[in-house]
Amino acid sequence: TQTTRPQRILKAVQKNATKGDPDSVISAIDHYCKHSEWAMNVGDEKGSILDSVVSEVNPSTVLELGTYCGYSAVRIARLLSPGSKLITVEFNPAIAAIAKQIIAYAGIQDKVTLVEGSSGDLIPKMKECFGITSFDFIFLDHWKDRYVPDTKLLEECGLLRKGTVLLADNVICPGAPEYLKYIRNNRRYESRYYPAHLEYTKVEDGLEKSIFLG
Ligand SMILES: Nc1ncnc2c1ncn2[C@@H]1O[C@H](/C=C/CNC(=O)c2cc([N+](=O)[O-])cc(O)c2O)[C@@H](O)[C@H]1O
Ligand SMILES: [Mg+2]
Repeated sequence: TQTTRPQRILKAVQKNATKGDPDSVISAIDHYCKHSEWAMNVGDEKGSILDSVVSEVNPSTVLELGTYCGYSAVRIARLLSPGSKLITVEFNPAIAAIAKQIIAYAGIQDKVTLVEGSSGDLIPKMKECFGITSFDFIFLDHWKDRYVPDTKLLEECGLLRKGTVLLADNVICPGAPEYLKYIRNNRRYESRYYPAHLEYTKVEDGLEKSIFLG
């Protein structure tokens, strides 16, 4: 019977990566998506920018919206200091099941809490469920039309603090025009665009980094 793309990505990790080695998991996924089939992981070029922003922020609490196969969860979690936590949100149970296995294969499951559900339902529960007062770093990579409503929800739920960094994938391709309009014209954010390319292609894309000013 036909496998799904996330299942094929997991198989590629189990075949080509070394258990407990997050860098080998990242390389195995990138190699598979470059040479076998494209998938919507942030990829190696934008992933390096993600790495540099995470390293600069050195966050204790991280929220990721849209886990997919866990590629960016592994990228982020491998850079976190001991005691830091990544909460990643994924509403598709079948995809979440794959992501959990890829995160575990990388050996960084102690730093990652994968929560199944939709961002709109889960963001208001972050404080009560996880004892989070605010997030230091947020990676937006879910449905692009959710970037604005979820950013507003994070504000309303008091989950942003002075200095919280938001990093949004795909602001050019597939594009998040409403998000760029919202965040760039908002005095409460200081934004900067990092040009790159859509994962595994030569198509223009980039990341928008925005610092909440309080
Ligand atoms: N509100 C929500 N709450 C929880 N989980 C949610 C969610 N909305 C979506 N998700 C999950 O996040 C992933 C979707 C990502 C959308 N990215 C994309 O559509 C995407 C597309 C291209 N592309 O087409 O080139 C390139 C990219 O880098 C992309 O991220 C899926 O696993 C989906 O189940
Ligand atoms: Mg993306």
